[in-house]
Amino acid sequence: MITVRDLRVELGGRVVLDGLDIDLPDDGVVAVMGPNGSGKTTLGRVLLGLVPPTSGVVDGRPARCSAVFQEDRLCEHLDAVANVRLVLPRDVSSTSVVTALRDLGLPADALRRPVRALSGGQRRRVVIARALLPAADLVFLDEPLTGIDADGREAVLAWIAEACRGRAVLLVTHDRADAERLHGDVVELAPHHDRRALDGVTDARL
Ligand SMILES: Nc1ncnc2c1ncn2[C@@H]1O[C@H](COP(=O)(O)OP(=O)(O)OP(=O)(O)O)[C@@H](O)[C@H]1O
Repeated sequence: MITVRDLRVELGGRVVLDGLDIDLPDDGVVAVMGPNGSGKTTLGRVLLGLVPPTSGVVDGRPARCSAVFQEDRLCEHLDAVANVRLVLPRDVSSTSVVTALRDLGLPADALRRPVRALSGGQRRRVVIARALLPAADLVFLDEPLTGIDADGREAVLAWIAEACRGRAVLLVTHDRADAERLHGDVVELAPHHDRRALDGVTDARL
């Protein structure tokens, strides 16, 4: 279990998260919802160890983590299979990567092209495979379905659901149906304008 207690994060002189308590089971999905700017990505970055808490406690964070960020962060000159293989042990075969990408709905002719030549939804499938094929114990999924078309959505969600089994998963989504599909416990973050600016300047003056 990863436990977050009384988490406060200040960034750029503003309070982004304050007094936040969350339990993230080792085998289960917690879906974080809330308006733009409410601190969902920041929470994920704290769990990944990329942002230090200003105060509060994060306990039980595993060493092996992976993520789907809002940005794809792919190696643009490498093809889809090579992008995923980069994060896997050498003895993992390309066949298993190809199978995963095909199951996610990537067309056969997209597997071996540089990812800079793929569409947004095709690239997103590569990003999802890259995050979930490695043996990570904590997975942060920040709006993973962005750009996936309506017809492909269920196949991608089914693949993610299967791949998430046995892991701690923090999902950021604006779609409650996605949270339910992944059996996520929903945590709602309050709107950012509820929070105080650190220097005492009111939000109305900023
Ligand atoms: N590096 C930073 N420096 C200063 N402020 C930051 C930084 N990163 C994020 N913020 C601020 O923290 C707040 C929360 O940002 P965050 O990206 O966590 O929100 P979010 O809930 O994920 O939003 P969205 O739904 O738009 O993705 C925002 O007001 C943002 O401007």
